Amino acid sequence: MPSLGRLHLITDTRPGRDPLTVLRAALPVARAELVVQVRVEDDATDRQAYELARRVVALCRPYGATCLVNDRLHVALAVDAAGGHVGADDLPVRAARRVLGSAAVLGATAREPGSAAEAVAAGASYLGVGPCHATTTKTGLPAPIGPAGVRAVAAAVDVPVIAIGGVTAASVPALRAAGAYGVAVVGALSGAADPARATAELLGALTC
Ligand SMILES: Cc1ncc(COP(=O)(O)OP(=O)(O)O)c(N)n1
Ligand SMILES: Cc1ncsc1CCOP(=O)(O)O
Ligand SMILES: [Mg+2]
Repeated sequence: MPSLGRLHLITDTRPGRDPLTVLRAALPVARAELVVQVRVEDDATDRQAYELARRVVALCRPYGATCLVNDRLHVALAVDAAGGHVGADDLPVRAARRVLGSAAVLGATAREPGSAAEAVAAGASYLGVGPCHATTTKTGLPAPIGPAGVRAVAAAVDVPVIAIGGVTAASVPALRAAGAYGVAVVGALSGAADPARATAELLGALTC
């Protein structure tokens, strides 16, 4: 299984956003520390997801960065991505593992120790844990769990914990201290005036 990067950039495909421009800025800075998760809106077609994922895989390859696909595992397979990420509304983790195969990277969403351990037992190779802090990027989320919630999950599993939800460079040290291996962000990069600089700041906070 490929080693996992610490900085996960989730594509922002909301209207008016330009995920590939953000990615082109982040890649030369983060290189193999970057994991790009292709996440499209629920009403996007499979063809749209496929075209975006195909471009992301091609952009990542020269830098040794990893591409994962959110939810749509058939798209992950079709573009030869390194793996995928599933949550409560997606394929169960064990089924996702069967689809992707034993060598793939498979992330699962968890917010408390019990379901986290179950996801790992079912085949998750990392966990996306959160929301850690308030976010406006996704609606309908439960209350933030904060660094203490991350700590509880990290103590219960032996796979990398990727903290997600309202993460900024300023919040990274507390999440790392709580046991997070890395972080996943949308707004911290997509909304940055200078995404290359924001990438460097996040990486600096992750690796110090
Ligand atoms: C790294 C990471 N963690 C959590 C999620 C959320 O996945 P999910 O709960 O399936 O919600 P959607 O992203 O599909 O709306 C994630 N995508 N990545
Ligand atoms: C997809 C997802 N799942 C939990 S929070 C979130 C969005 C995170 O976006 P941001 O980094 O802008 O808070
Ligand atoms: Mg999902």
